[in-house]
Amino acid sequence: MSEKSPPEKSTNLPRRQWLKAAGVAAAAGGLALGVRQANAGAANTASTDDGVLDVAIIGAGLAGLTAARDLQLAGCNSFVVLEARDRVGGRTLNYNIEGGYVSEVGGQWIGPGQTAVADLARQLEVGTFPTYYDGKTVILGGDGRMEIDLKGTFGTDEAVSGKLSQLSRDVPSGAPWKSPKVGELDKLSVGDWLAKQNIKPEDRFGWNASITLSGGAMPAKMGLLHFLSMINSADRDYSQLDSIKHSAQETRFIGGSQILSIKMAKQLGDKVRLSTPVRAISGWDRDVVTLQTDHGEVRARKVIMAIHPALCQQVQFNPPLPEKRAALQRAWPAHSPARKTAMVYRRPFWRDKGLNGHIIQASGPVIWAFDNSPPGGEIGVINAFVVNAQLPSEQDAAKSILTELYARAWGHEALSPVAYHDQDWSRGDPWTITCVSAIPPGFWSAHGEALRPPCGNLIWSGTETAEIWAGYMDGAVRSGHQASLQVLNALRRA
Ligand SMILES: Cc1cc2nc3c(=O)[nH]c(=O)nc-3n(C[C@H](O)[C@H](O)[C@H](O)COP(=O)(O)OP(=O)(O)OC[C@H]3O[C@@H](n4cnc5c(N)ncnc54)[C@H](O)[C@@H]3O)c2cc1C
Repeated sequence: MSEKSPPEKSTNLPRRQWLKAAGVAAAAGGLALGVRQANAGAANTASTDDGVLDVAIIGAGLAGLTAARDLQLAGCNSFVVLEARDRVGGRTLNYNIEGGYVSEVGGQWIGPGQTAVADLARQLEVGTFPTYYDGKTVILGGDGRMEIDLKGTFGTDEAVSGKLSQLSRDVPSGAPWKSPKVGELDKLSVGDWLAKQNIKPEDRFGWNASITLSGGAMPAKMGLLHFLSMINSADRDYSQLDSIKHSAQETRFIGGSQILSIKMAKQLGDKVRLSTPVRAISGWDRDVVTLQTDHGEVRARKVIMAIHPALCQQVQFNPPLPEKRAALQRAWPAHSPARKTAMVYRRPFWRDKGLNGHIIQASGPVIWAFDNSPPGGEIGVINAFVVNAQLPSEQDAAKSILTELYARAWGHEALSPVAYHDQDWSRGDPWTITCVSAIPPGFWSAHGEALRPPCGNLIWSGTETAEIWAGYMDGAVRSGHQASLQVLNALRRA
């Protein structure tokens, strides 16, 4: 990785040669496998005889880096990754703890069906381990405290979740707006729908926690059609979305999820330019697109936009984007992102008491606290998703409120943490506008068709564009593969 912008290379090596080879691999449907063979016979560097790169990728999150890695594996070397931040990984971020341990304060879990990110991890030789959930969860409500063995679930009612799973069959994950029931389903929020399910008042907070964690917003703000498309991704089974066991929160990465991006960036070397936000894009409808960055201009034939749709709004386009695409970007919810905390203890002492380190709080700052210790439990780490408005932003005050709450749950040992990290994604920098997109009712009906079609030489990528597991790390990786294929095919035809 470099922070400076090296001049674009100008060579006369046979670009056509790798394009042809890569096209064969892409057509065979197995880019990651096929390109290794392509690479062997193809030239290592593509032609940029006019100072114009073949591809510029915006964003060094999982999507952008996966796309870049695929291009490199395909033998295409005429590309650059432009990243606004001074680090890679985007919405994945490791908090480094003394002793070489990490705890993730962004995206962290994967689960069944998330094969793209799992494959990537295998290729990068990143190991995985199971999320810890053995023992009882503590439920806190008012002054009350209860211990319950949820057996790796959130305890949501099986009859109601079964109905959601059933309804999701009619809502294609990658194109919810194509559901035959779009008119009926996209009118409602998940909250509207739940209100008709006779859920007991004492069970409502469990549903609120489950949906807020999976979808990024309270049920009242989440479109039913969108939520059903998420369940459709999870093999049309709500329990594969919201639980730990056999579900999307089942597995963690050794070394933390950001390690995937760090490893990819290392392989890409100085093709990744940090601290280089793209501010403006002009000529996207012409053969050569010009990108204005804080470190000068970059020109490229194709541009992969591997950033959140709402962040595309911060880029100035000349000419303006077609109205349908512009409207999608304007309307995309860009609410305050999540806040995730990590409290570090010498040991996971709660495990000795038969507790799993999980807390669900009925009303209060903690939505869900969970054991995020390293694989061997050498130290104890409790991470928590918290309600920003209910926890002071001042870190010492926040830490003190949380330790007292943890002491209520697990005893006085909780009052003596050795470290604390507080990651409020709405502060620090403007590059995370939302964590997972909570799409409101009506959005997909109005804007869905504008999600993926390229605009001129701009190819839309990033997890939000994935056909399955959109919003997840897996979706990001899938969207990166998809974008690199689109680019390789387009360049081949050019
Ligand atoms: C708190 C939290 C918890 C989550 N939990 C999970 C989880 O457990 N499991 C899971 O699968 N997913 C989870 N997610 C979601 C997951 O992290 C994301 O889906 C995934 O990382 C998105 O990858 P991406 O590459 O599409 O986008 P990003 O990671 O957002 O990457 C986009 C990159 O583009 C950069 N950028 C933006 N604008 C510009 C610009 N103009 N110029 C240059 N660069 C720009 C950004 O800085 C960023 O690095 C969570 C996210 C958060 C924040």
